[in-house]
Amino acid sequence: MAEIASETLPNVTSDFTTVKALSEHGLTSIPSSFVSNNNLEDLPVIDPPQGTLPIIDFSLLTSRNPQERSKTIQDLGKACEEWNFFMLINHGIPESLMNVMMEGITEFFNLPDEEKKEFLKENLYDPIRWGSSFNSVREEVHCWRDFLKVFVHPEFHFPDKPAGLRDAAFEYIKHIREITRELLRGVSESLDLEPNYISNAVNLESSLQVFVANLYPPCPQPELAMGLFPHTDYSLMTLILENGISGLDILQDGKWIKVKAPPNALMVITANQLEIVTNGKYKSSVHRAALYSKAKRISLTTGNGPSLDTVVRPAPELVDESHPPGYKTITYREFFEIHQRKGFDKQSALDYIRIQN
Ligand SMILES: O=C(O)CCC(=O)C(=O)O
Ligand SMILES: [Fe+2]
Repeated sequence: MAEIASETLPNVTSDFTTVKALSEHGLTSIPSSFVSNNNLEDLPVIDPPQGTLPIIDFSLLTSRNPQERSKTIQDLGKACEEWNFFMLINHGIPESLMNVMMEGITEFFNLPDEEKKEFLKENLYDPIRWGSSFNSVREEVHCWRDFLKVFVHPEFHFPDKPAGLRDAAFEYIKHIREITRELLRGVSESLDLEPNYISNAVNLESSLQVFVANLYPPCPQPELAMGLFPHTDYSLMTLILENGISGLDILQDGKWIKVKAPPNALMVITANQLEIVTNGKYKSSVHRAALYSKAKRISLTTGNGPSLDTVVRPAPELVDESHPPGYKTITYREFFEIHQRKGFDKQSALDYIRIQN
């Protein structure tokens, strides 16, 4: 964010400015440090007709009717294998709770920077971090995004302002954990594994659950910058809720597919640890976040992972002579650290542990 004289912008510290502040500053062009140089950005963008992207009805996944359930499990497996993505409806999170979360997070980002400064932290394991881009100090090109990143499980943390947000977040992430457990049951069954196979293998009881609120303020040149550059997520599955403004693009067969989720649906992304456990059958989604010139987008994402001490490995049932193990085994903690340090130079920390067969 070098080109703008620091004294003209509201600064938290001498070398930190939020994208929100930049956006509110009324720039007509973006600083060159935000111009995306990722070659995946040049791929064609498709706005698919309604009904193209898979939708999973959570109430059918938990249905007592065995036929409904088994059909939904089949659809779930197909969505994970072919799209690395699906939209989840009827997931049971009360609409009022989703609204309180969205309003509370909006208010958090609107707090004076002085009040958020205590969360301006650099350490990976600081449980509450507020900041800009991905690693605004170390990276060369910045994402047009501010974030709040919180470790919410196995130990619950959350900012205690604005009032009421912490309690709502506790309820919200509990719902997300229960939904994730049920989705993992379905995913296990779709692979002919016993229902609790994946949850047990990754010690989901002490799962590392990381909540990230992304704020993508209006951008004067949305076609040049990115809210988040193309990447994969490090957990098992990421569940995303947005503020009614779409902006998630998923990469499919060399094209960016724009996601338009039904109101209140969760968008679900299959991530690195699921790819490892399934020995590459369900790959990690490559995705990015697009921007608008006028609209402000907020997404609430929760990455649901193994416990930090779990050594994640391909399920032996999915390994045979024609499917040898595709990934070296390391702890989730080691993986998490690689992911956090690599930035966007590689799409995935998986590149460090993939075995070339
Ligand atoms: O904002 C979105 O829809 C995507 C967010 C995302 O990819 C992430 O937080 O990892
Ligand atoms: Fe992501």
